[in-house]
Amino acid sequence: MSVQDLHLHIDSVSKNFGGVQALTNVDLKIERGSFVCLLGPSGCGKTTLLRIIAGFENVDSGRLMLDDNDISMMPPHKRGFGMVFQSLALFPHMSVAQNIAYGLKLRGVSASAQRDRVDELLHVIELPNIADRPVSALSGGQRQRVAIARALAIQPPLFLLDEPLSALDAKLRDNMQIELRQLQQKFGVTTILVTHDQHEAMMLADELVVMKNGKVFQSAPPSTVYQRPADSFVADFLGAANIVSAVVSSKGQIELLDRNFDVAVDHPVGTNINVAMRAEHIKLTAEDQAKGNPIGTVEFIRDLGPSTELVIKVCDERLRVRSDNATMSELKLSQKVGVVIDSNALSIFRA
Ligand SMILES: Nc1ncnc2c1ncn2[C@@H]1O[C@H](COP(=O)(O)OP(=O)(O)OP(=O)(O)O)[C@@H](O)[C@H]1O
Repeated sequence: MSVQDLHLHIDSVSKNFGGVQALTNVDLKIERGSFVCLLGPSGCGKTTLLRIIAGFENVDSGRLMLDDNDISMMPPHKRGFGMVFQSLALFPHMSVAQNIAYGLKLRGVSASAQRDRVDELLHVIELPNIADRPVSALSGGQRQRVAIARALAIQPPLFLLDEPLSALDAKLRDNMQIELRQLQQKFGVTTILVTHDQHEAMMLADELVVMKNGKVFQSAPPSTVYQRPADSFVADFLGAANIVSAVVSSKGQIELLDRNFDVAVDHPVGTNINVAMRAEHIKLTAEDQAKGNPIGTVEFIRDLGPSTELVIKVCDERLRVRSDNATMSELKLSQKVGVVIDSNALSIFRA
């Protein structure tokens, strides 16, 4: 990333709350105009990091650089970032237009300029005719869009969102993810969103930041995090990965499920390793067509409509397998199958 593209540098930030280490040396470089998702299990420090960026918490050590300015000690209102939280916090007694114009009014923007900006934003969020409606009369999705418009009315340098979609039902949430991404691209605003929903993070992010215990475990585009997870925690957290123990059996080979696989591996012969493999990277064959691949037993089958999810027991390991192959749904419990593993799609970590 060039110096001009670097928008926010979270520079070795640590935070402790009375003995609880919420963040340890978090270092992230956020590119201008990008959509960054902070993802991780409950208590990993996502909200603390977002609150530090917003200015609601101070850092214990490290600093925040916005372009060339150290904003670590700047109060939240001076940072002027746009924010949307789960509660949305729209003013229920005000109209849509009054809600959107709120930040502009506080900044002394003239009434006519406020009206123009509100009209412009209502067009962008594709709700041009609701300016005079009370927010209490809007649907969940409409409120969401109004909250986004309100946050972006002041043209903030950063747009911060904390689980903004988690109160919505599943279908509306899916739609809003697409809308949120499209709106962010229209505005071109650097955006940081906190979520514990890996699907949501994969849908939205240019850059996915996976956190655990106050530390960043991996920061990369979603496809990289999915295909090349930095360790077994990331592999497991992001989608249904099977983590199986194995050993480096010879140079360029690992012993996995009692078979040898050719894999590029740097660790010395004899090293115990963990191998992560995605459910969709395992194929099943009839037992008599296994061609030297491991044989397993079908323990669980669930037809999910477009795909089938199975659990196959192989050498004391239980592997989750997912396939859109229609014949998978014809398999029966306790049936023996050949288990074909795509060795190019394996991720390997020292145990
Ligand atoms: N004000 C506070 N005082 C004391 N401890 C806090 C405070 N805020 C956060 N913590 C602790 O810091 C850790 C990180 O919390 P944080 O809310 O940032 O996690 P999170 O990843 O956002 O979790 P969740 O997804 O559950 O919201 C937790 O152990 C939490 O209990």
